[in-house]
Amino acid sequence: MVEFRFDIKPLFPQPIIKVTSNLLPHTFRGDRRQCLDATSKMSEIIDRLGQLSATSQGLSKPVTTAQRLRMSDNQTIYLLADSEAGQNGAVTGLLKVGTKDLYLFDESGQTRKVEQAPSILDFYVHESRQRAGLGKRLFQTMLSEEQWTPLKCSVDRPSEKLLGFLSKHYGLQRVIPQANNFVLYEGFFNDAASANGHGHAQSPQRTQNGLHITNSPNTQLFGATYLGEDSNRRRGSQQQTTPNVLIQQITQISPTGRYGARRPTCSMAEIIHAGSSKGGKGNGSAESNSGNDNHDLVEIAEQLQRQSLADLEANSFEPEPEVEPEVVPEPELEVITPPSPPPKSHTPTPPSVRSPEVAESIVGDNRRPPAFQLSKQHTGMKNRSFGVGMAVMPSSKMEFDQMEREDFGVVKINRPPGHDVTSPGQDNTDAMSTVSSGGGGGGLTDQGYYDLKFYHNKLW
Ligand SMILES: CC(=O)SCCNC(=O)CCNC(=O)[C@H](O)C(C)(C)COP(=O)(O)OP(=O)(O)OC[C@H]1O[C@@H](n2cnc3c(N)ncnc32)[C@H](O)[C@@H]1OP(=O)(O)O
Repeated sequence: MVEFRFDIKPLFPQPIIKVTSNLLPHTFRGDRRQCLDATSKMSEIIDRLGQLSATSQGLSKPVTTAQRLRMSDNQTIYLLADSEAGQNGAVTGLLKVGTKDLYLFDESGQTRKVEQAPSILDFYVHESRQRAGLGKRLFQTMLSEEQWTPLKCSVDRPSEKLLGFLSKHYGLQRVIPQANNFVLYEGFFNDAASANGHGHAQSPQRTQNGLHITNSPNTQLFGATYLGEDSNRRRGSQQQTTPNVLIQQITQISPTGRYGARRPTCSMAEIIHAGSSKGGKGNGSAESNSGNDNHDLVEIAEQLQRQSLADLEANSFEPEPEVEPEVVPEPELEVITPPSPPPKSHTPTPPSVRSPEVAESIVGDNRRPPAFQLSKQHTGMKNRSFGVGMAVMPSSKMEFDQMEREDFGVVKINRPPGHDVTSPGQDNTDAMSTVSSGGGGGGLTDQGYYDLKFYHNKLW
């Protein structure tokens, strides 16, 4: 029991009181002097119980302090006291709740922004009184005061004891994994909105009870991460299509605002594809997780998140390096035989114009000393795009790997309106890509790869 140097009974005319940011019991009546006295004592009670709760949970800092409550505008602390204990009575339990705006995953993996989600923030019953039903009493009072139902509560980093408590008293067991510390239970999203809410993630839609479905940063970064039991079962019969569905979910997002800015190529799809092609677990493949283990899916989500963040860092929209005028004269095309297979990993994007020496150094350390001089136009199997950001500039050139011949040989670029052909010699052959099979500098290399060159001159 938690006893104090002062008599707590005047503060607890009833066993359970509510305290909000004014640090006064909701039952308080008194003048200014009594008010100051009550807030001072209430602060001491809250700080003490908050500290005990933190210690009980092994936290280094208390979640609940009087100062925090004073600064909050949507938190309430319920305190349970035993007026009969000792001479001054004792406080035996604390329950802090509040509302939070949270980005949450629903059962199908869609991200939703839930405004003012009911949240259980801190809960403590003194060790000497635990497992005696006091926690249930405190919790029930809170539910009826707040008019919440247990299923609709999010729980901030619950302890094992609290998980047991919620399971025992309210039958809450099946959690919806989240990317944050909050725990939700299946049924949290059961409402009219979520019944028809799936697939609305692309267009924010406000619903009656404050839920709305968004293009959130979570969705941008994590994509779909959790498929509920039903979805998992469905997934089992759609093994071939699931990765595409996931990719579709990721790519169908039509971001707006600052999330609509140009984004670098995201490797989520690469992870999924790589994993599925290798078929091994641990490659981040949704396909490979045939056990339908939600934990594995969460791991995938985390991997995707890490990868996305790495991508964002690696492609931080830096401007292409300036082209140095002195190296603009380009070397003549020379036939190059690439000495090694194409690398599987990303190739760093070099500046759009480099001297042959520089280009040579890019090719890699694992190559034999080149018998021919490498030029930036000819890197053989090297899959490299020079100056992607400048690809539309008249002077830039692009190179591609062509592992096998596909059905294209000439790319025509139509003229925009107002740039009609005015002279007989002027036609769309200004811009073309060619795949030739020998001679003329482009074609099948001695490694069996097509060497595709893409030239274009000023068009209009
Ligand atoms: C968001 C958060 O606040 S997370 C932090 C939650 N708080 C803590 O972990 C602090 C330490 N624990 C406590 O203060 C209390 O155990 C509370 C608040 C979780 C529950 O209060 P109690 O008064 O014990 O609850 P009550 O008596 O109504 O219910 C008992 C049930 O809670 C769970 N529980 C309570 N104490 C324990 C315990 N020591 N070990 C395991 N489960 C426990 C059990 O399910 C138990 O049922 P059982 O006795 O049949 O196994």
